[in-house]
Amino acid sequence: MTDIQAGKEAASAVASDISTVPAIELDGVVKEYQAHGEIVQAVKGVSLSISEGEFFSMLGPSGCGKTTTMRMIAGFEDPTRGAVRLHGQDVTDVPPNKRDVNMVFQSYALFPHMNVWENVAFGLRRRRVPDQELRRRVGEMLEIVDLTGREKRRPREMSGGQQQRVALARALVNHPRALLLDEPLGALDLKLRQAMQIELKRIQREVGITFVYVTHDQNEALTMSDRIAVMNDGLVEQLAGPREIYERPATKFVAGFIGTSNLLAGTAERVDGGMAMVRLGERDRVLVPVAEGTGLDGPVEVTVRPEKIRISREEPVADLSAVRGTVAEVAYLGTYNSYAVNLAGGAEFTVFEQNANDSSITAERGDSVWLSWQPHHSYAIGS
Ligand SMILES: Nc1ncnc2c1ncn2[C@@H]1O[C@H](COP(=O)(O)OP(=O)(O)OP(=O)(O)O)[C@@H](O)[C@H]1O
Repeated sequence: MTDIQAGKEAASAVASDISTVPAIELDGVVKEYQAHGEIVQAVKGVSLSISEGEFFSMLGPSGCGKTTTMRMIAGFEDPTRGAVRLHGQDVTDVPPNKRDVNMVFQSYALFPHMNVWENVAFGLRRRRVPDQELRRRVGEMLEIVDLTGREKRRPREMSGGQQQRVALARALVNHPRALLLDEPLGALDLKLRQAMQIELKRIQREVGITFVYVTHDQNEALTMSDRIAVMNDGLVEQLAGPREIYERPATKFVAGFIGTSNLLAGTAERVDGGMAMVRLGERDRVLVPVAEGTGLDGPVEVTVRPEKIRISREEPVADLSAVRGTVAEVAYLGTYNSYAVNLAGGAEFTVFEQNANDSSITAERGDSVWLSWQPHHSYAIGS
């Protein structure tokens, strides 16, 4: 049995024993900085808990507090208020090198004068791990990151993606209980980044270690994560799985930040059995699901994703939600057509139409059209 397998078995034995103890917990964490005599609140009160073996992402725009939150987990920053717990133990005052976590940065930070093998072996050597064990662990880790045969290369002789794999191997070879990754793919071009996203997910599954991943790239977070915390202005706006974040955004910010979203202002007239009747302007009324327990009344925003909408010249069947508009722009994008449609009430909607069979365009610029969707493909957010 390899160390990794043994580690995984031990972890799952532990998990079944104390499965209720999360790998990482943040409890009302606040971080304030003094800058030019002013207090900046980078993190305004974050509470969350990450399970053992989870791929957890923190996603949000620049300056929302992701990195600061991550650095408090690692111990590089002290929270102004609140507590950090790792595997049930309060580590708020424990220095970074005494926490069982490792961090991987965008800049790799490899030693340029050492070859791949030496870079990966560095931490184990420093801890005086016996030679035989060191060789086995480094070899095993290079195999996992798919770099076997490249042991003798120097970092400058490798591509960005390969260097990032070395950085990963170097962090993972220490068998930390959690790995913190701060925009680790930020320096790579799009194609390589996409390939590495799939690789990273595979590696995480293989080693079974908790990954906490910071990114401002929504596709990256959606592709890899078990759960995502969407952050805005120092707070978590929504914490859920990728599908829920995309299909059921909890706030207007999340709806706008993840993917392309259409927002339509309306008034909820009644809520019944999880569905709201929402009045849009003078004429239209649509049925919209609402989150359980939210008593929406008054102003709401209805959100529908562009790929869920059907564009047609004829009035759609009665049980669909439908609005009328005028086509402002049409773009042919190969796999799909994209329409910008101005609605009667003033909103602008984006509609994606898959080019599944032929590439015919349903409507041209200036055409009057109907946009329709299944009620369960829309969602009401309080505004
Ligand atoms: N050492 C510091 N002193 C003063 N202000 C800081 C410090 N570090 C961060 N901040 C501020 O705290 C806020 C959050 O920063 P943070 O780096 O956590 O954001 P982020 O979401 O990781 O952004 P990015 O994606 O750009 O790295 C920002 O407004 C930033 O300017």
